[in-house]
Amino acid sequence: MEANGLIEDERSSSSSSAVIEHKAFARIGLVGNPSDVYYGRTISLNIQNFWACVTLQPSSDLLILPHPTHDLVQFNSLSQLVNRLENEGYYGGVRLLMATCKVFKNYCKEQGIHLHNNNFSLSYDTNIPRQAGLSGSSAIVCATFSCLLDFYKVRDKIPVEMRPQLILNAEKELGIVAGLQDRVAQVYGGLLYMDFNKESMNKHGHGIYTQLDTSLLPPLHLIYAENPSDSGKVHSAVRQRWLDGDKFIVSSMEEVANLALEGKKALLEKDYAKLAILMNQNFDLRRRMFGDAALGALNIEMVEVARSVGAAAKFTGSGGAVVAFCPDGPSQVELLTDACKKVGFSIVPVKVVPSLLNEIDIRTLSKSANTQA
Ligand SMILES: Nc1ncnc2c1ncn2[C@@H]1O[C@H](COP(=O)(O)OP(=O)(O)O)[C@@H](O)[C@H]1O
Ligand SMILES: O=C(O)[C@H]1O[C@H](OP(=O)(O)O)[C@H](O)[C@@H](O)[C@@H]1O
Ligand SMILES: [Mg+2]
Repeated sequence: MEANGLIEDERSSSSSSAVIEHKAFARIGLVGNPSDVYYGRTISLNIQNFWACVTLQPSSDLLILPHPTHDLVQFNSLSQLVNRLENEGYYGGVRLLMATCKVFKNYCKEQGIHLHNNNFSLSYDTNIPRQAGLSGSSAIVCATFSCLLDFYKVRDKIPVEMRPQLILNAEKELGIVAGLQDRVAQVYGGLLYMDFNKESMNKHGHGIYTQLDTSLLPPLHLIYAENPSDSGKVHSAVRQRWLDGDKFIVSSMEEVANLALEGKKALLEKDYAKLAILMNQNFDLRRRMFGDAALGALNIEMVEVARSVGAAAKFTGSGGAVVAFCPDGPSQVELLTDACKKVGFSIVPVKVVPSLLNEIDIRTLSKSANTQA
């Protein structure tokens, strides 16, 4: 999978050629996550550094093809099998492809959207570090969803703002606790401010999504480590406390949501000193709510290494990767790079994906759900 020409591939892949291929990119929660799971607000960006790719090929039977490494079922030994399960869990991407097909079919049925009866095979590949809080799971779902939109030629019938919820429903179907920010960033591309206020969510089934100019962003860095963690598991205890009305969780989540509101202002004003403060506050609030055991020692260390050189740092998602910002510029980036290398963390400069919406997608957008800043 080559990084060059990615965006062109993504835009041209909806042609009527027999094989349909779609990419969906990793995302970084910049400020406000995980309040997206709780009627909050977030600012997120879609990044070119990593992506999942799904291929749909017309076929006589409907086939979901397991990935040769991510859905491993053949092992050298019992120890290899156990080692694999202990490090990566039982599941690969097959269940995500299947759940996407189910959610897509049921939604079309509910909406009276006609689907032809031809069959297809689906396969996937991904270079998004596994379960690293970079939305590897929803990238697979999102790319699958895009393939189905084009195979059935219904892109014009499913509004863009509804798609993130459908993509989320595929993971809910599997019992994974997750929020909308990943899917919004992956459907729209670019940099987005998202407001998931209860009124809009209940009334329309989606939030209000504002595409921000990606040039507002300062240079950012992504730090990650081989350390898969199950985002569903990380979230479930806090989610339960929130559902139970736990005052500390409810008010902390509101505080996190407010950081995104302030973050939008800071970005629009290019007030990066403020942005750095907000990113740090975001992580500190997450740490207080989730506790160190749930966050994981290695994940906390990634933030601490970044902070040791004065960079602002927070999780991109539920854990596994960190987004860092060096307010002092290139010399601080150098210090950060050295500090990461010393402890074995990977670090790369963030490359933002521009908006991914094509003309058909844009025509489906409703004014109330989308604004331009
Ligand atoms: N790289 C991957 N390859 C295959 N399946 C994956 C991958 N990453 C995630 N999944 C699937 O998605 C589920 C949820 O992953 P999640 O913990 O949300 O990771 P992420 O932070 O990458 O979104 C996993 O249990 C697994 O079934
Ligand atoms: O905790 C978070 O910030 C996010 O966790 C999940 O993303 P993941 O990439 O799987 O860690 C979740 O889906 C998001 O909605 C949360 O904001
Ligand atoms: Mg996920």
